[in-house]
Amino acid sequence: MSKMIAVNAGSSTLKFKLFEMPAEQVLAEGVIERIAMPNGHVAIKYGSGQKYEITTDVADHEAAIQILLDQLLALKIIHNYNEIDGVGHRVVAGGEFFDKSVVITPEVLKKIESLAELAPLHEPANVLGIKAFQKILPDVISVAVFDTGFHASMPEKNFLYSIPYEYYEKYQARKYGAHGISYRFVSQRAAEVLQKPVEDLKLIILHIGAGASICAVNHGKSLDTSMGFTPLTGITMATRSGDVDPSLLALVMQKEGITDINEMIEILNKKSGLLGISGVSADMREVEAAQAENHRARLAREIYINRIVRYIGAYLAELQGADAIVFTAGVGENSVTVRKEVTDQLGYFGIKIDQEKNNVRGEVRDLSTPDAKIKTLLVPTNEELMIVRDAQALSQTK
Ligand SMILES: Nc1ncnc2c1ncn2[C@@H]1O[C@H](COP(=O)(O)OP(=O)(O)O)[C@@H](O)[C@H]1O
Ligand SMILES: CC(=O)OP(=O)(O)O
Ligand SMILES: [Mg+2]
Repeated sequence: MSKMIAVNAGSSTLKFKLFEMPAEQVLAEGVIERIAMPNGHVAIKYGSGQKYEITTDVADHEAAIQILLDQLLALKIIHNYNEIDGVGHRVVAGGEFFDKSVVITPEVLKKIESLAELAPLHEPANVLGIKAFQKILPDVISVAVFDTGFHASMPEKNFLYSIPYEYYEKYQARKYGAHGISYRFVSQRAAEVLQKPVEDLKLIILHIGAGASICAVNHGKSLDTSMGFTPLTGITMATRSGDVDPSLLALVMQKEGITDINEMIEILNKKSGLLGISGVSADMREVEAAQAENHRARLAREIYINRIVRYIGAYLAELQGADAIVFTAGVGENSVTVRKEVTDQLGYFGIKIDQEKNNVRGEVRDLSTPDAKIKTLLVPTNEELMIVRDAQALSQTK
C-alpha cells in the first residue's frame, strides 16, 4: 500500500486528491479556486468527514501550491511529506513529443518547460507544481499526465490548419486540443452509464469549466476538438475568447496602440470570454446572477451558449450522429440553466432533457426524456483518478 497524490492545476483552480493505492481510496481531496480573482476559496475534505474551508485571495498558482503543501501538514492529513510515495501531475501541453504519460526526469521537465507556449496559462503553473513537489520529495516518483495525449488519435484532416503545410513540417503548427485527461475519464464513465462498450459509441463531451472545450469522441477516441494549437480557441470561456478572426487583431492593435502581439494574445486569454463581454465577472455564477439587470451579462451567456450549440452541430455532422452529449467540469456539472439553455436549442436533433432530472449538481445522471433520440448525460469528471492511475502504473515499471 502506498500514498500517491494527484495534482491538477487548471487556469482558475488547483485541485488535488491524495489516494491510498492501489485501492484508489481517496484519503483527502481539495480545490483552491478563483485563483488570481477576488474571494479565492480553499475547500479540503479529509479524515472521516472533516472539512476545512476558507475564503482568501490567492494571488497566483505559486500561492495555491503553497497553501496545498501547508495544509497537508497543518490539517495532519499527513505528518511528514515523506509519507507520500508518488506524485502525478496534470500537464496541459505535451506537443507532438508526449502522447503518453511519463516519469518526470530532468530532461522531461526541460522539455515540458520548452512547451510553455503551447499552454501559456497552464504550463508554467504545471511546472511550478512539479518543482515544488520535487523539492520536498526529491526521491519520489513524479509522473506527468498530458491533456493533449487523448487527442493523439485525431486524423490529420482535423488537426491541421488550412495554412501553408510547411509550417506544420517546420514548427508542428497544428491543433493539439486539451482537457484530454477529462475526456478519457468521462468517455469511459459515460459508456458505463449507457451500458455499452465505449468502442461502440459516438459521444460529444462538453468539458465546460473556466477553460472550456468540446470533443467529438468516436469509438472511444478523439476525432475532433474545439481547442487548437493552444487552449485559447473554440468556444467562449471564462476569460478566453474562443474563435476569432486573426485579421481583427491587426485592427485592434493598431487602434489601441498595442505593438506586441503577445500582449494582444494575453488580452484574448485573460480579458475576454465571459469577463470581456459582460464586464461583470469571469465566474459563470456571477454572470448568471447579474443577467436579470445587466444586458451585457445576459449577452455573455447567450454568446457562451451559442458557441456550444454551434460546435455540437458541427460535431453531430462530423460524427454523423451521436449516442449522447455529456456535460462535465465546473459549469457543466453545476449550472442547471446552462444545461437547459444548451439542450433547449437542440430539440431538432432529438436532444431533450427532463427538467426535474436536470435539477442536480455534480452527480452522474441520465438527464434525457424517454423519447430523446440522443441522450444527454451529466458525468462529473475525475481527472485526478486518471492521473493517479497513470502514476501508479508507471511506478510499477520504474
Ligand atoms: N453553481 C455553478 N454555476 C455555474 N458555474 C459554476 C458553478 N460552480 C462552479 N462554476 C464554474 O466553474 C468554473 C470552474 O470550473 P473548473 O472546471 O473547476 O475550473 P478550471 O477550468 O480552472 O479547471 C468557474 O468558472 C465557475 O464559474
Ligand atoms: C486546458 C484548460 O483550459 O484547462 P482548464 O479548464 O483546467 O483551465
Ligand atoms: Mg480544469
